[in-house]
Formats: sequence, C-alpha cells, structure tokens
Amino acid sequence: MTSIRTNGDEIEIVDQLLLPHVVRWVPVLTPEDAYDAIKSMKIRGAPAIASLAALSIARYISLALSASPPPSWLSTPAALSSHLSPILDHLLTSRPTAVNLSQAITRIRSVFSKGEAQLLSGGDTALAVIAESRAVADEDVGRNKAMSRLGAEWVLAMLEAEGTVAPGEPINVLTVCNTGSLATSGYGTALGLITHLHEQGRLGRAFYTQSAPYHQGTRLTALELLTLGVPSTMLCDTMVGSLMQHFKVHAVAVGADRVAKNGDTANKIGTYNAAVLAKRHGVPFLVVAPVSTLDPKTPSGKEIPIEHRPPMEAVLARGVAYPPKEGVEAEQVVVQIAPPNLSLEGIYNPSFDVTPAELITAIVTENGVVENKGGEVIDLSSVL
Ligand SMILES: CSC[C@@H](O)[C@@H](O)C(=O)COP(=O)(O)O
Repeated sequence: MTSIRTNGDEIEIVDQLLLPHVVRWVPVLTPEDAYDAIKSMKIRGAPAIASLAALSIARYISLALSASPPPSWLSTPAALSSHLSPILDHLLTSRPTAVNLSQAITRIRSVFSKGEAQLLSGGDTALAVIAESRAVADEDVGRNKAMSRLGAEWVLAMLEAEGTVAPGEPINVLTVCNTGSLATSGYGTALGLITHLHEQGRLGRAFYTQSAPYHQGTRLTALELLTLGVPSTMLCDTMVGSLMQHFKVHAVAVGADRVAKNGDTANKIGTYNAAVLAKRHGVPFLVVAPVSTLDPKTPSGKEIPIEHRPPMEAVLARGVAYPPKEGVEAEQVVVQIAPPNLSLEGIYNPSFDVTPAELITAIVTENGVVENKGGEVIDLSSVL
C-alpha cells in the first residue's frame, strides 16, 4: 500500500478522501495539482505531503528541460530560483502545521544557492534540484524502518526492565490518526513501530482511534492494519480513558507534524487527550517521527501554527450506504450530520493539537531515541 506512485516523470496519488471504499488513482501533473491535492487532503500525513510537493517540482523542471527550446528560466541558477520561488512559496501555504513540507522546500532552495556559489549552469542546477526533490520522497521508507525498529526495541527494553512485561511477552499499543504507508512513502512512523512489533511477534494488539472528523483511523489505519493482518481494535476518540481503565495498554505511539525545539509536539487533534490520559494511567507515550519533522527554529508548541480546517468539514462524514446492497458497487456518499441551520461560527475545527513535552516519554527518530529525563523540556540536540 502506498500513497504516491511514480513512473519516470509521471506521478499519481491515491485519493485518500475516497478510501477505503473507492480506490482511485489521480494524476498530479503540475505543482498546482499537488497544492490542490494537499489542501483538499486527497493526500495527507506530514511526510507524504512533503514527498508529493517535492516530486511535483521535480516533474515540473524535468518537463521544462525536455522542451525545445528550453524556457529562459533554465538559463542560470538565479533565473531558476526566481522562477520557482513563487511556486515553492505557494506550495508552502497548502497546509501550515506539518514542517516536513517547509524542510523539503528549504532543501530545494539550498540547491539554487549551491548552483550559484559553484557557478553551475542553469541546466546542471536544474538536474541537481530534480535529484534533491526525488531524494525527499526516496529517503522516507528507509528512515521509517529504522525509527520503527529503534522505537520498538526501546519500548520493549523499557517495559521489560521495569518488569511490566516478561521477556518475549507481546504488548498492546494505542495509536492516533494514520501514520502508516498512506501517510508516508512507505512503512510508516508510529504505525511502522506497531508493524515492526507485529513482524517480531511482539504485538498483542493495536488499538487505534477513529480520529474524527476526517476519520483517518476509521478509514485509513483500519485499511492498513487489515491489509497487514495486524490484530487490532478501533475505538471512538472519546473512549481512550475507558480503554485505559479496562484494558492493558502498554504504550501509546503517535506520529507528529512538527516537534518544537523544546519537544512540544503538534499532531492530529486528539493526541493531547491521549497523552493526558496516558500520564494519568502511567502508560509510556512515544512520538515517532523523522528528523525532518523536528523544528529547532520553533522554540515551543506555542509558536507552532495550527491549521484550522473549514468548519463545515467537522460535521461531514464520508462513507458508503449501509447496509450494503448486494450487487451494487460501493459509491461514496458524503453526509451532513449537524442541523442544517447550525451556523459555521458555531463549529470549532482545529486539525492538530499540541502535546507538551512533559507528557512525552520519548521522541523516536531514525537517528536515535531521545528520552524525557523527567522535565518539561526534551533536548533534541543528540538527534539533530
Ligand atoms: C507519519 S504522519 C504524521 C502526522 O502527519 C499524522 O500523525 C497526522 O497528524 C496527519 O494529519 P493529517 O491531517 O491527516 O495530515
């Protein structure tokens, strides 16, 4: 399962607004198509957003290079930079919370500067930008596997050392939202950790929240875990406290859209609730994210820009008619749940919340695991 597939310069994404009932691949022909797909959440998840934006830039430049004659903006690194700058600026505004997109764009911009400093031709700089853009997407799977293994080993060792589980005993892990293959270029972050535990025979059960109003849990994580054959249980977002009162949850593992310098972490709305409840129940709370999600330029969670989605989206549900009619192909319907005269000002719809570092037990990256030493701040310098 994947969110993006490429063939040379061709890019297609699976429309995640239609999953799991309808699998439709849609072409992404221009950076503007990428912008629309990200903004409308046809593709979502911090690493996948960055990958699509970068791949759309690679395609845009590659097609220009093969034009005859090539456009004048390919003549020098400076011309390339001034032509692409507004396109990159625009992509950056598609979704503001996930920092991976901004990190990818910074990487691309740095190639223009290198081209200028090294007196490269416009054509060579363009090729270097294409290579850097494709690397953003290609690097993702390897680092996801690395962080998933590191996080799984760390949490098992911790639980075994404190005597919560016996050596070899499987553990139950709760997650929020969707952080698997569909949210990344493959394998996933927090869901990757869960997958790794499953592959090692160390997962008892994965619990996952529905993650309303977009239902990334109900629609996407459910699909991924079913496909992988991972034993799992879905719960409504409001049931996390009840779950922890009645079932053994050994750890919570979530992804991140941005981790501030002090360790405060923005992730899907509802993550903070899970963290508060984990603290109350003494359950370790892990953030699993690539280094490209760490943002040392943002001092704390207070400065993380939090996207508010259109109010209407909070009262919509996507699915198929129930019960299914035999012989009738599933077709998605969007239903409106609230009273038709509910004013849009009467709806609060932040897409993310911030979990303070003090509630986080450890931040897991491909470069290592950073433990919270018991304070209000997590020092990320060892993995940056
Ligand atoms: C590996 S994905 C990490 C995060 O991007 C994920 O947890 C999340 O919050 C996704 O939110 P979304 O609004 O679906 O893009």
